[in-house]
Amino acid sequence: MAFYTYILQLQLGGLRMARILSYLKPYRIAVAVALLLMLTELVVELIQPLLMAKIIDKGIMQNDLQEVMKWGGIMVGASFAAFAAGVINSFYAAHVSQSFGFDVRKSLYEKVQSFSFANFNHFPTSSLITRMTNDITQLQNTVFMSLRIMMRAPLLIIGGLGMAFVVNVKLALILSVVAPFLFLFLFWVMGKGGSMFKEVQEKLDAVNSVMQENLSGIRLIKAFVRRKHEVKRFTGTNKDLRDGTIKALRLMEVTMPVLLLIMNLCILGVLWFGSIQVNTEGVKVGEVVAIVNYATRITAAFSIFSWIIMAFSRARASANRVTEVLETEVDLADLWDSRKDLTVNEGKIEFTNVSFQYPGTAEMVLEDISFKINPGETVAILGATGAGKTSLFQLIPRLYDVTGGIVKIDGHDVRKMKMENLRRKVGFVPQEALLFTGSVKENISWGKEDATMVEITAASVNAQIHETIMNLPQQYDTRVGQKGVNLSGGQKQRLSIARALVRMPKILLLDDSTSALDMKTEAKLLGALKEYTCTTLIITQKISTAIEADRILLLEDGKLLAEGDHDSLLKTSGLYKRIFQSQSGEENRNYA
Ligand SMILES: Nc1ncnc2c1ncn2[C@@H]1O[C@H](COP(=O)(O)OP(=O)(O)OP(=O)(O)O)[C@@H](O)[C@H]1O
Repeated sequence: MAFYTYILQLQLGGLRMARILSYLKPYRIAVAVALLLMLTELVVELIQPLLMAKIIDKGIMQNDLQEVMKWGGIMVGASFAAFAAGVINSFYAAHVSQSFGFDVRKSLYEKVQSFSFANFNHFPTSSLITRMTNDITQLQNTVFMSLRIMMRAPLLIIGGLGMAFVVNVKLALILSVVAPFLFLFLFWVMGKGGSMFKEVQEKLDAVNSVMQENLSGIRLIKAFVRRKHEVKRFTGTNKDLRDGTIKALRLMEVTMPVLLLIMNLCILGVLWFGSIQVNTEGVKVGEVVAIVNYATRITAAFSIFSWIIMAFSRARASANRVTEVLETEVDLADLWDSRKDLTVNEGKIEFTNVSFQYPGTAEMVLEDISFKINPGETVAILGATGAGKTSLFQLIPRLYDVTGGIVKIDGHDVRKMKMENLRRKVGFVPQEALLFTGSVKENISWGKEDATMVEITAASVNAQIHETIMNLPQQYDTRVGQKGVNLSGGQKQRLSIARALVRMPKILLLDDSTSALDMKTEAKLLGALKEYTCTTLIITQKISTAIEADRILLLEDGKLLAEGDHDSLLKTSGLYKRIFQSQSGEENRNYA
């Protein structure tokens, strides 16, 4: 097993691969059995020409049928043993490679689940999908192939050379001069192929990325009649992938003919010298036949080896891409002290001189923000688009860490709280209502796994979606299509509010989540929220929503411009007054 992983490591490019190969550890017994069976096949393959030489020299040349039968019988028996070993080996190789793939995929998935938003910025979704599917499949295939034939091919070459020496030293020398050069040539090809296949996988990422954007934006593409443009964009990346793959394969394709040419010249040499030796030095014909047979088998082994090299070049690129994800440090590490199991009990929020910029960007999106929100208070955050409202929200459940200052919940720095404890008590309704494939009930109970039907119904009633659900064909069991395609924007918003309410949060964050609701439904919803003993923050661009809140925070260009209730802001903030006037004017016009 250790030898096997060592060989694989060498092939896959050094110790860095140890991490990926450690996934084979639980299957070491199966790996050992597979290797043993592979060696059985190899031994049979190596003694076949020797047996053939015996049949010729001891049987056919001496006209002794009994000898032919004896050696022929041994040959058939050995072939059956090799056949059985091959079948069982395939079974073990499939079991090990599939289990290995399953484990790596699981680890990768778990790692990605722990990623912060900043980590996601580094790895685009499409690239993560390629890594989790195509790259792991490449590795899986390589493990399978390596258990079936990887060691067989090089061992067959070395063993074949050894056996040739046993048969006839002079003729074997011809083979042994050529073989090392071919080995070196193949390792050179592997080195070159590795970087080419890395590019191929990156091009595959690009194809997946365009396809993903395309499929999720298909309605928009149709509405804007952008089909031709999108087809052109896709064709461009697809062509890149094709050209890159052809370039990489071309290197591999010339490898095989070069190998065959050299080996065939070698066989010609053996035949030529062999015929001279038969005539002058009394070498037996069977010996020459055996050497030619070994040379043919070595040639076949070299051809297989060149294919293996190609697969390894590809797998090496994939292994690097997979380990890159596995070795990524999650930058939102838990700093909590396990002795102090801090959690959210009241829902008091406190920002002190908070500034924030997105990782990897230069611009501050929040600057020196300070405010306090008492438990149970409802606060509206009002501001123009791009003012930093969503960014501010994301700091509360610690989706990002502050750049400066401190965010406290119930008096504790969020960075010192166990992330899970913090997020469990926060109901977050994002700007874009995202639903999952499944029933309405499942989508709501996604917020609380063990939610009872009573809790689900209560959350739906308060989110003003219960009546709508009851009018659906199978009520709570109605299936929601992918991303909620069969629901209206407002229905999706209310379902995601119900999903947040069902967990009875201590802090409720609504990010423009009522934008698609009419004023009457919105007023009812805001009224129902008063039933909950939680601190509620509502991002909105509508004054009518803000008026309902206990307090309003007015944000502009990442700064907290003013704070107070509707009446006081009308007196103290010129901007607030202007927004109010413009919106009430609009509403008057709309409702005139
Ligand atoms: N992931 C991100 N990476 C880098 N910059 C970002 C990211 N998300 C938002 N920004 C930038 O941060 C600034 C504030 O964005 P934010 O989404 O907080 O505004 P907002 O007030 O919620 O706007 P809207 O009302 O349109 O949702 C914007 O200038 C935006 O370009």
